[in-house]
Amino acid sequence: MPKRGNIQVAVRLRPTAAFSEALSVTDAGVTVNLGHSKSDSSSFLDNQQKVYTFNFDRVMKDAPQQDVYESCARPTVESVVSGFNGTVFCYGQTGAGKTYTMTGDTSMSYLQRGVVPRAIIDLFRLLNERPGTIATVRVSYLEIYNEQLYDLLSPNEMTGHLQIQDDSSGNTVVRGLTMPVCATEEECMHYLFQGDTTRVIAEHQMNNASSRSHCIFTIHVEQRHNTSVAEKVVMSKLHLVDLAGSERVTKTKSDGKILQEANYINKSLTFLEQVVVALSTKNRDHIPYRQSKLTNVLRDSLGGNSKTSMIANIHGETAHLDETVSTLRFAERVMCVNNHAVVNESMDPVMMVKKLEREVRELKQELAMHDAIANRAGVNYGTLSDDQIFDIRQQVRMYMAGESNDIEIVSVGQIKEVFRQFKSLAGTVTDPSGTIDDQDHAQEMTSGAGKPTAAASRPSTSGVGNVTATSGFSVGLSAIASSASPVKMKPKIVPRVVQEQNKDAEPAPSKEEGFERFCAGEGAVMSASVSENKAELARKKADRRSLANEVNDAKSRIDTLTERLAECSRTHPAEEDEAKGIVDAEASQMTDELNAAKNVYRAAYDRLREVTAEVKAIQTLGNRAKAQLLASFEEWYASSFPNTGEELEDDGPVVPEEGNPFDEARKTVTRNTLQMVAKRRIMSRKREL
Ligand SMILES: Nc1ncnc2c1ncn2[C@@H]1O[C@H](COP(=O)(O)OP(=O)(O)OP(=O)(O)O)[C@@H](O)[C@H]1O
Repeated sequence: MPKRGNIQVAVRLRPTAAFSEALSVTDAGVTVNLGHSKSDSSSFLDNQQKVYTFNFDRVMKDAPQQDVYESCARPTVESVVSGFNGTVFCYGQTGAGKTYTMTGDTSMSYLQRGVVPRAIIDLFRLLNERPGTIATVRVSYLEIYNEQLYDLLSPNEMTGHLQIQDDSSGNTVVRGLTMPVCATEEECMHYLFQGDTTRVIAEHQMNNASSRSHCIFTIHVEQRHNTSVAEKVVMSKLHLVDLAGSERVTKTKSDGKILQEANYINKSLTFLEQVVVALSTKNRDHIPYRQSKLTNVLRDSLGGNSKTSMIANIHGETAHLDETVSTLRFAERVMCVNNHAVVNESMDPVMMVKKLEREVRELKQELAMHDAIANRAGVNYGTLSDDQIFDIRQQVRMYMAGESNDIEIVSVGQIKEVFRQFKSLAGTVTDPSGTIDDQDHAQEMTSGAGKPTAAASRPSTSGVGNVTATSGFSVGLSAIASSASPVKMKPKIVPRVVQEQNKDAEPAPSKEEGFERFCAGEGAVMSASVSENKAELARKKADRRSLANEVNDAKSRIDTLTERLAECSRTHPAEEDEAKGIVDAEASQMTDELNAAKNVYRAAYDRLREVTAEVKAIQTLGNRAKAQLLASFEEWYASSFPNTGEELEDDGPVVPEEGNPFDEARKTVTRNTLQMVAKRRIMSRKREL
């Protein structure tokens, strides 16, 4: 006999007044002995072997229902509550007491209830005793009759066309099986009784209430912590299986439909035996689960992820001794099967997404706070908009053309885009030195005024976006300097006061004069950018006009040709032409022209849409560049000529009341710019007067 597995096997003897003398239970209720008796005429014993001995985990003779549940099913129910899958199944010949064991006979007394109702009550009690856990219980009731799957809880007429499938985790599932949620044990009982009444019962010679099908009542349990954010979910299921009788066809004296049923039952039980034999045979790599619906559905229960317990029901009467031997042999085989049960814990994808979204939100808030502290405004850490990409492209272009020494960098996304733009522009713009080295540019970009610093040129172990212990959030090569100074590298406006510290103080120019001076000097790059933007906008607007004309021309051509074609078909009906075999060359040419006009229209229209979007983007950027130029000028003017009478009235720093400090900073810049523009207008009006 192969090594002992871990499926629990118990034998239950059906009570009888005519107990065979050949059958005895010994050894503290774990051994069944079968030997010769003078009165036995049974064929099961050969002359070679006098006594058969079978050892099990438990042998129950005259055991009350409560004891059977406690010893054979309760530990499995407890495992299911702990997150394991569990199976309790009854096997044995017809009339040996399988249904009595699983369902019970409550028509006589409540004490006669079987494993299933007791398991339901126990399961709900145990789940309710778990504080901090929310459990959802669903039930399903599947019947396998003549190798067809039937849904005993389906509100529709049973069709028998359910299919077995493997889900994404490799578990076997029955697609389309009804699985109602049960909030209480009463609801669960209700579904059990509903399924029982639907079950196929056929007249049978041996047992006129014999079940001619395999029935699997499954309780599916889903448990999670009772916090709304718990993403961990434990899913387990308890299969409670009442198999059809394992008697031989010959003995039942069946014919017709009953014979066909018996054949199916025998076949599926033979396959079950084959699976059990394969599982208990050493080094057997193929287990023939797919041979029958029963073994396929129960693949987890035998040799899989389940804590399984089997009750072998036997008759104690002499007439049934041969069937009893075959049941006991099968039960002994099952004892050698090894299952591999694990707690079925997984991550709820919906909850995971919610958790990650929450983390992203919090990190964004954190970044906004860092930006506010570092006095950076308007940084977008999300996906770059078309405007932003266009802006970066312009900056890279200016940098590569030598018109600017710096590129404004405020986020990792922007750095990536800068490199992308370098790559894309590398083929179109000729660098004065002839080559473009991304690494050099990266160093310049991250080092401030266009020259690599020692820190930036040092090899860095921290990558883009890494969080380091010493410097916090690192952005590529600038990691070492990043915590002290923000990565944003605006062209530096060095106040004239500082530049010319040792010179005599010069009288403050008017704002207009100052502005011109600023645009010619420190603000030259920004001013050039504004002018270039203006020129680019004019070019794009011209393109847009010409494309609009192209679209309109194509449209009128399409209209004319369509009208002419309609006219042509009115004057030469198609049937007539066909009948005469005349090919209308003119119509054919018009059709070609119409198609060509449509192609022109589509291409021009698509291009027009693109150019319109570009115009919009350039306008937005232009406005932004202007605002930036004015704000920088204001900053320069205030620091270069601190005692000027033209100082703009400042009503003090804006103290953010609530909300995003980031937005408040942006508002301050915008307000100062608007004030300056207003003041300039008033002054020019004064001069006119
Ligand atoms: N341990 C028992 N105590 C009292 N009555 C029992 C016991 N076992 C079985 N019976 C009775 O024996 C009869 C047949 O039992 P049961 O229907 O459970 O057999 P079965 O194995 O399910 O048969 P089938 O495979 O044909 O469905 C029933 O009337 C049942 O009440």
